[in-house]
Amino acid sequence: MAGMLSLANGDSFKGRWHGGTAPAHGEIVFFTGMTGYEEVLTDPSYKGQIVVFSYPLIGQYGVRAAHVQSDNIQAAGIVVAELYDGPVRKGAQTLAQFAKSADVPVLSGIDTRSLIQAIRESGTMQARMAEASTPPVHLPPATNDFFTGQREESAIATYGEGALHIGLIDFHYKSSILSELLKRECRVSVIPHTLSSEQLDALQLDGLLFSNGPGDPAALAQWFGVYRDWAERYPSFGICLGHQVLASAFGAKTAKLPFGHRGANHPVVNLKTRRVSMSSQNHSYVVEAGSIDATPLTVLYQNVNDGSIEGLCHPELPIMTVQFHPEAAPGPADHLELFSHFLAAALEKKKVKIYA
Ligand SMILES: NC(=O)CC[C@H](N)C(=O)O
Repeated sequence: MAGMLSLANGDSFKGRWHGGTAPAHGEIVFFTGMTGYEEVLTDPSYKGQIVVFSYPLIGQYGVRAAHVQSDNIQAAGIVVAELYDGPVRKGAQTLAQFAKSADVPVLSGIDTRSLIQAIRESGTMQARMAEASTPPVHLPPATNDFFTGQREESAIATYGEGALHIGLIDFHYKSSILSELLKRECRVSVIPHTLSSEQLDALQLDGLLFSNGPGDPAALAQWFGVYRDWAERYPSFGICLGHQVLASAFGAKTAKLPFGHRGANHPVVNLKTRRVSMSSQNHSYVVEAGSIDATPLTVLYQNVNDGSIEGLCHPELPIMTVQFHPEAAPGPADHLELFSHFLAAALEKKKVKIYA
């Protein structure tokens, strides 16, 4: 069956429609890693986005439960050049089966190189995927605010039995962040981001990890004062949205990149050690460099390609944030050690400078 991808800039691409009972609308973004589609599609930070994979063949190794980052596909739609639909390893589903069970449409046969060039030129924009026979519609603006609507207060779930009790502040966290903490023998409580300070303090936590998450960090502005207070009182680590939120809580500003960073080989440099390492990334927003001077924070990591801020630390308090994903999933494991640095700070439980 023929399918069509229509972009807000007027471009359209014809391909093969693999199901999905309804058209998908969303912001179109591209991911440049050669592997990792299982992790990408289930990463809640991709909520509502149409994801284009630059690697030309996707689905080769199926989908295994061990790799998924949440309980479902979070992306609104999947665009590939070629969808592998042959046999996969025992215990795995094919990507087509996985997408079908989540009712997420897949479009294949797309010239993803031209499509990605169009996104690079026009920036991330609204897009629609539909069966070719579906009449075109005006593309409504998609939401970038996943937090200010009605949100039910979820219960605090606790995992693991270790001596260190870490609060994972949940902005729609990736499961690999939780598993990195559990591997290091922590007890982890997943905390609704709307929790009151009294409830948080009652948990007697040793540290806070501010999670990744979808959309615009500015949607959380009403909580910034609360998060600053928490970060000043607990050893804190922020990842991606958590980094943006903590930076904002200390007075920094965020801006949207034209087409974001999404891939598994983004080089970052640690400005203290001058060490360059490869990072896994998935974000549209960045902390504006010019806004750091107004905060007590200092820049620890910088993106080698475009100079954007990749990480911050506090000169006196045990607070560290990274724009990239130290848990990888997918991508290089160069930054796993940052979890140990954070836990060392939580162990110390002293407000001392620990991030060298
Ligand atoms: N992975 C994330 O946490 C993404 C953060 C934010 N939603 C952005 O796009 O910049």
